[in-house]
Amino acid sequence: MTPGARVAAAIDILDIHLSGTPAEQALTGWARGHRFAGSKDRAAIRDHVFDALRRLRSSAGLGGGMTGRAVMIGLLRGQGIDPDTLFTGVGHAPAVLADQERVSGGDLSRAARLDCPDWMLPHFDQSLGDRSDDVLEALRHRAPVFLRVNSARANLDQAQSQLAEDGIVTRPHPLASTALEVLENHRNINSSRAFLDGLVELQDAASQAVVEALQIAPGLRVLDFCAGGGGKALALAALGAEVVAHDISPARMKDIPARAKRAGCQIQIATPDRLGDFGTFDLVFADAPCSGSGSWRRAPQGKWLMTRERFAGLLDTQQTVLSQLPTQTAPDGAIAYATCSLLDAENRAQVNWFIAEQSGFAIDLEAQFSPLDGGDGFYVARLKRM
Ligand SMILES: C[S@@+](CC[C@H](N)C(=O)[O-])C[C@H]1O[C@@H](n2cnc3c(N)ncnc32)[C@H](O)[C@@H]1O
Repeated sequence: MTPGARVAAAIDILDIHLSGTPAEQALTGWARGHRFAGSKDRAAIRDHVFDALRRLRSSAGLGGGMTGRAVMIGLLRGQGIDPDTLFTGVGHAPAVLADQERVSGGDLSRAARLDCPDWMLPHFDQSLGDRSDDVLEALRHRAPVFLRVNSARANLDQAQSQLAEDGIVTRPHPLASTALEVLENHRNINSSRAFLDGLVELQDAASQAVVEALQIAPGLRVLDFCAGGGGKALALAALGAEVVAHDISPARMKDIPARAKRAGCQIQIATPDRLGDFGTFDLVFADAPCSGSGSWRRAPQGKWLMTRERFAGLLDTQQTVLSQLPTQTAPDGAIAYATCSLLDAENRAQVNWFIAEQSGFAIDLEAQFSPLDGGDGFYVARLKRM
């Protein structure tokens, strides 16, 4: 496909997405209907679509409307590319710009320029102060790809060598001692020997740093209360913790047994009705549902789907989760609360709420990571009984 034809495909996919279909589904549907498109075409089209979603508001502003075509025109303008070079009407490229499209766009508000919903901007400003613009700007760019080296299977050097045999070039990243940043050929990871043999897992570097911050001693009994697909549970188990994974939606944990087998570690699964059978834990870890504001580079749709009402609902859920943790915690145990959010309302404010509700707990460790550190935005606080 020509570069112009790829832009035309991205326009079609964006139109399907903007009429209500999730972006991944729109991409898959397009690929099914266009089997002639090679893997390089599909990857390039996917990049256009996700670049546009990260910058949806500014692109619509610069392109003159919230349609796939206007958004792609605006995206190119925002990237300093003249849309006329791709909107040629030749072959499968999009039609030449109309006069009206040439004059569209204009001054953008600060929130539009930073691709932030208006109501969300005060949350960023209050949480990040003078770093707010830089962090929001970082969220407009693609995220690096990170791997976690499974220390139960390999050290960093061994993992790097094995990955290099499949052409995957990496370098260690300072955010976590287990983190490798992928520099080349990240699309080969899932089929690489290192991945299939459990030497590495795809995991953001800040996500790894959160687990590392908890200073897990081998043999520690840990409950991963919001285990989801098990990313943190696997990282905890790799450090020698005895991990029990739990989630309000057990179906979300379905892949954990296979992932644990590949990693060569043991993770027990507790469904909500059986959690009582497992006793109490040295550490109860809750990676709570959140706005995902720290990972909007990877999942940019979340930024535009979030509303004040949904945000308020998430704050309630976080408090529900927090209030369930003490009964699972041993008398001399600790609670760890984490989110992939950059916003105080979901982080320190929730921890303060918990401390006020459940007297007897105090923060003994706290860390906040932002995309300016290299990985996603993440928060973690550990609370101990005083
Ligand atoms: C941020 S995700 C967890 C991601 C996971 N820890 C990982 O590293 O891959 C949050 C999870 O919390 C679960 N959850 C939501 N409300 C819950 C509740 N009240 N109790 C337990 N889990 C809950 C959701 O089903 C979701 O899987």
